[in-house]
Amino acid sequence: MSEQKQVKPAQAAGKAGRPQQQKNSAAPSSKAAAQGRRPQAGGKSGNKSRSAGSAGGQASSGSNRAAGQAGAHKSGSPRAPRTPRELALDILVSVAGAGAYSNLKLNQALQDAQLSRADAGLATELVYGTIQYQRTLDYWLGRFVAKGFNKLQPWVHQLLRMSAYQLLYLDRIPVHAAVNEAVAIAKKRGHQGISGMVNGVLRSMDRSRAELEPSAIKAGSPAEKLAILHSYPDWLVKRWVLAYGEQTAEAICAAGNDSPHASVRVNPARATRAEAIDQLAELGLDADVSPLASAGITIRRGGNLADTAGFREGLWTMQDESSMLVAEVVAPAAGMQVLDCCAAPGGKTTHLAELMGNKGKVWANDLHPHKRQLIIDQSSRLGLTNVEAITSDAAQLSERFASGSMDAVLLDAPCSGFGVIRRKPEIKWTKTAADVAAIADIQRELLEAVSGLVKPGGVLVYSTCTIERSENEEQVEHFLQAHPEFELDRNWPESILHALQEAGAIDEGFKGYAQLLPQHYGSDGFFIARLLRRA
Ligand SMILES: C[S@@+](CC[C@H](N)C(=O)[O-])C[C@H]1O[C@@H](n2cnc3c(N)ncnc32)[C@H](O)[C@@H]1O
Repeated sequence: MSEQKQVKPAQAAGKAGRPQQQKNSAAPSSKAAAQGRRPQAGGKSGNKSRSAGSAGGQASSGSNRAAGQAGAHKSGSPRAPRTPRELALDILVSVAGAGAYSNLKLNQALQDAQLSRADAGLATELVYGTIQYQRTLDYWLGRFVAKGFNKLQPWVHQLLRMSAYQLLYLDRIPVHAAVNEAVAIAKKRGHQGISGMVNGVLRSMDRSRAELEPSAIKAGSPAEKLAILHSYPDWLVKRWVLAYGEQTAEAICAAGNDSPHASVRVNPARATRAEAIDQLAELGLDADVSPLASAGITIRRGGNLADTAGFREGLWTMQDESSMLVAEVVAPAAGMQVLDCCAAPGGKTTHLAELMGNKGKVWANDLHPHKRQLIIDQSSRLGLTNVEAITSDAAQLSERFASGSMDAVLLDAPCSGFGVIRRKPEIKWTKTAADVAAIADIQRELLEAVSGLVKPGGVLVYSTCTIERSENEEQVEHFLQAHPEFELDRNWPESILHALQEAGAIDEGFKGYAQLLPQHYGSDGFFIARLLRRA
């Protein structure tokens, strides 16, 4: 049987594909393991999509070269890899070695390689799964790699991880296929000794799989055990245990390994949610109303949403459901002057503009000049003429706009991104505690700088896609201490309060800010605070 039949692409297989619960106890016991299936390559795009497609918001920064450059080809000259495993391996080497973004790299490589849909699905699965589970994979592989990983060439290490991922997490891939393909790649790129070692390690791992279970993990603390079991760095899990307690920290870890589902936001000027659902259903997509966002539609089984007439004609925008809450919390009225300080690629800008019925003005600012066009393109696709895209450091916006000139200011701040680990798993391995501290300093500076632009009686919304207290609650509390002219506002849309309560994200102690965790609705981890400038 061909591998394409073993690992079905998301569109065909729905929830099938990735760990249909473990033959093997080494795989994590999370919901992800039970139901996880990564989106088909090219399946979801736009805001922060972890899949490899390109569309609207996320549109390629384009500069990533094809995966053929990564890895060590015997010939020494780059060429397009032929199999999904070769392609995935090249991307893994490139992400680990050169710090490339997995989603951009994969997107570019898949475009270049022209794989079949099934093979593209397999390559996508291998890239995300291997990065996601690399610590757990290394923990078990360490038993069988006698010389340790440091002695291995990077591509051999990645090949072992990628193959171990298939053995331990992808039940639909026969062991012989995973091992034989790995050996073939090792022969092609290395020498007899390497392929023999790869064969030996993988076969030993397969024989010992019954021993690779959570109880066999030796860890010095509960946090370290969680970190090994769910594949995270110790320092991060320790922070989450401290901030949220052990149980919630484990749920965060498990949810971070889940595959995200797709979701779209309906443009009310072009369609009702029911009409959009009907159109998506006609395309064979499993679309349903979002339990979280009033304009949101979830798509559990989907194809390439960017390649639909509804997207091209501005009926919908790909956006995570948590992200959709932010503009709803801003709740701008038609005719207002609204400033979106960190706006690219324009997901929230366009939502604000839609909520304003295309009346008034949304100033959509971003630091990077090349991102301005993304905002313009999205606005134009959606028929929005009330957006003006500008380029500036948000810290300097007070040079452009008069103090107190805005009815509403949104600071969707750059952040550590720990709420979107499902989409960008390399975040786990690349961010450090020092990065969190540094980004918190920037957020503080930006919040300070843009708050003066809010008019008395106006609204300031601060949001991030992270779950770090120092970037979220502590940031807001610190700001309020220094700015008595602002106060938290609990006047949020009723539907959002209800959804947050249902999930346990807020309780009767709700003060005017909320932290949504990825396990609540299977959407991104997001923090939102609504502040009012006293009149
Ligand atoms: C979280 S993303 C914004 C996502 C966007 N709000 C959306 O919904 O599509 C943060 C953005 O902040 C921008 N950025 C980072 N530092 C900035 C600064 N000092 N001033 C303005 N923009 C900045 C980045 O280029 C990035 O596009």
